[in-house]
Amino acid sequence: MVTSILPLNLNEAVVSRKGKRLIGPVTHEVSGHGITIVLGPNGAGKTTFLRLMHGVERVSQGSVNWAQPVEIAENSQSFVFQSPIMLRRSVEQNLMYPLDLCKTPKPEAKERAREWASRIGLLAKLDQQAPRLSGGEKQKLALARALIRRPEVLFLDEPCASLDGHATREIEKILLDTAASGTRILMATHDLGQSRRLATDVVFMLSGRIHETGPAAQFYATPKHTETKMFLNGDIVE
Ligand SMILES: Nc1ncnc2c1ncn2[C@@H]1O[C@H](COP(=O)(O)OP(=O)(O)OP(=O)(O)O)[C@@H](O)[C@H]1O
Repeated sequence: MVTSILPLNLNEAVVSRKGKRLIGPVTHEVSGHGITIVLGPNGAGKTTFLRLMHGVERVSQGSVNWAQPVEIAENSQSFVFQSPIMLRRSVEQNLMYPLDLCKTPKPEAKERAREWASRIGLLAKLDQQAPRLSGGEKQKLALARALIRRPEVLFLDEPCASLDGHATREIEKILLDTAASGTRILMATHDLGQSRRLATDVVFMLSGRIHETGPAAQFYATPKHTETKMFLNGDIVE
């Protein structure tokens, strides 16, 4: 049986840089299933919060702990950035790269690359150089590359920020299917519509702290705090 890396526990976690507190203190548990949407205005700390959970941002105080040792946790999670980073190689080689790193036999890696290329509508472009794809295609490829090793947890930072409606819909469908198949997703956005379409639960951030959190239906229907209500009404919250 594969042992889960969840829950992830943040206990009074703080991120500071040059004496300035960017995040925290934050106490939060990530467990269960589905999609957590990290919402909040610009500069609220969404990106830093995701990076902290993913382990690329060092905790200055407090702690961030997975249920498994960090070497195991690191190998069971992926991160998709707002601007996808493409290797200057073909679509197929981009997809195979994470599998090569964990020494997956080549025929199996090729097969899985084909499956994912088909799933994201890029089968006909397997041999094309990835940097020459459109923005939406690049983002789908980045997502497929993050998912090809079947991570237990997937982080995404505003993956649809510069995409049109069609590409956004395609990405959202992959995310919903991925969550339904058991991958736990945490995703930052300031797009309320996207949050309503995807969220199982919501973490609303303000000034580097979790201002309000809860199951999506409850969060939207009965927000507790004034700033949350303002944000949901489209007012400017800082
Ligand atoms: N490398 C850094 N050095 C110093 N301050 C930083 C650094 N990165 C981010 N910050 C600051 O930390 C705070 C949180 O930034 P962060 O990018 O996490 O917010 P965000 O909610 O993701 O914003 P946005 O929606 O604009 O991407 C901001 O005040 C930002 O200016």
